[in-house]
Amino acid sequence: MSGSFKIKGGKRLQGEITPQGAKNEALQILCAVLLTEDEVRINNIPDIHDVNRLIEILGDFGVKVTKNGHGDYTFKSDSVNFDYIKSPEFKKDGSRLRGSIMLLGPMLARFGEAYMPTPGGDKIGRRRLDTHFQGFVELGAEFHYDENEYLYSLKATELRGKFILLEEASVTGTANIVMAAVLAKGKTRIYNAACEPYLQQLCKMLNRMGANISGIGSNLLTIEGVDKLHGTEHTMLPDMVEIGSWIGLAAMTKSEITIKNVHWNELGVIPNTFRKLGIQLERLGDDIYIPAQENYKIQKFIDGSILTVSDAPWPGFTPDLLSIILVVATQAKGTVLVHQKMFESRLFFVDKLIDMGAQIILCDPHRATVVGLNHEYPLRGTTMVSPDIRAGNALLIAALSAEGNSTIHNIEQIDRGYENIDVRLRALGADIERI
Ligand SMILES: CC(=O)N[C@H]1[C@@H](OP(=O)(O)OP(=O)(O)OC[C@H]2O[C@@H](n3ccc(=O)[nH]c3=O)[C@H](O)[C@@H]2O)O[C@H](CO)[C@@H](O)[C@@H]1O
Ligand SMILES: C=C(OP(=O)(O)O)C(=O)O
Repeated sequence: MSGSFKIKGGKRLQGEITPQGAKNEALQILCAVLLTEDEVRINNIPDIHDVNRLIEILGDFGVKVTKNGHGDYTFKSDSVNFDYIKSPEFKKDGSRLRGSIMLLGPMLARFGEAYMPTPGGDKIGRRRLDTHFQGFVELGAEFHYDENEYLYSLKATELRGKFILLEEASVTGTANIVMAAVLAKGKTRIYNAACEPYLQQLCKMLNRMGANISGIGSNLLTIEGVDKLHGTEHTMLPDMVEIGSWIGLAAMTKSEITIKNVHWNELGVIPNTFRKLGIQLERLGDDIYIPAQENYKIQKFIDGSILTVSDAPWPGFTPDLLSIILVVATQAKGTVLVHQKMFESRLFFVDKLIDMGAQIILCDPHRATVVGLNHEYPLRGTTMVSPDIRAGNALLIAALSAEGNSTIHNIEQIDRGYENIDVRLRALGADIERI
């Protein structure tokens, strides 16, 4: 059962925090272990619900899973058990997270068949999977969707490379098609490919396993198929969504925080997007130092018009940080329009912020205008339910900055993506308790 957090807000925090390994990278990398019968050793795996569920699924599928230490696992997929994949248990397990969908590509490429229930993940609007299946079909797979059972199945005696123009730059869709194409016959080119750091990391790991992928980091990937992949080692990047969240936390609570070992060069526009809200942050080696700031002033565009922060496929701003931008803007000086282009149900949590005293106009499901309070009026503590993983963390940050006590229910939605968040926040001085 999902628990709750009790938070006493209004305290300044101080200290260092080290980001966990990236959740969305981990989900891709873990699926890729199915592509070889050799051992694959993976480091910096975050200890969070979604990732642990995927590791359990791999184990039930027959993959030998060895835990070497915290966040350090070895996987060996030399024999697998399709009875599990066709069982009611997998139907339940696979539908509990979004990332499980990326088992399809490796299963199809290596074993010629693949099955998957409708995956879970955040309820943040329509999350179609067409791009994934169009890609598999283009590579020569037969696709079937059982509408009664909500089950997807794929079969292929042989996958053949070709030019594929993706309908949209889907993150998990691109990962799936790449993992199918690495073992296909001949050359695949994927245009309008997503190129988030998660995908760059996946492609680099696959190349270390013997794949031949070029164009990494761009929206045109070229993959020369190979017969076999071998084992490798891989270390996850720090989670860029956590890093952005801790920048927001520092600003909202007027705290001096250093975020350690952030791999700055992989953060794209994230640091500058927070700077546009007026937040000072400095690069110190590979750390981000955020000084305690009494106020921060939102910039305007050059023509004097109101700043807009919107999401876009990489190298644009990740949609997973827009809820943090929104919450941080509530205490900035000035006005910003937050435009969530990708998902239609990710902004409804603003109701809770409005209850807490924030000045926000929800223009429509995709856009919210925030008029900052400039820290002149603190938010007020309240009771709330975490609607999704990122809105949950945004509400948690709001509660830490607010005057008085807050309770957040349904924190399973936060634990899905943030490792030991209460313990790590307490180490910075936060008054947060898990009940
Ligand atoms: C497990 C995982 O990695 N989840 C991430 C992944 O989800 P996921 O891979 O499911 O998201 P997709 O990239 O497929 O699509 C996101 C949404 O945006 C729409 N869309 C997508 C591409 C595009 O060019 N235009 C467009 O409108 C899609 O229809 C969909 O509604 O990527 C999302 C977008 O960065 C992130 O929010 C999720 O955290
Ligand atoms: C939406 C997210 O997760 P998922 O795709 O797993 O639902 C996220 O990580 O912000």
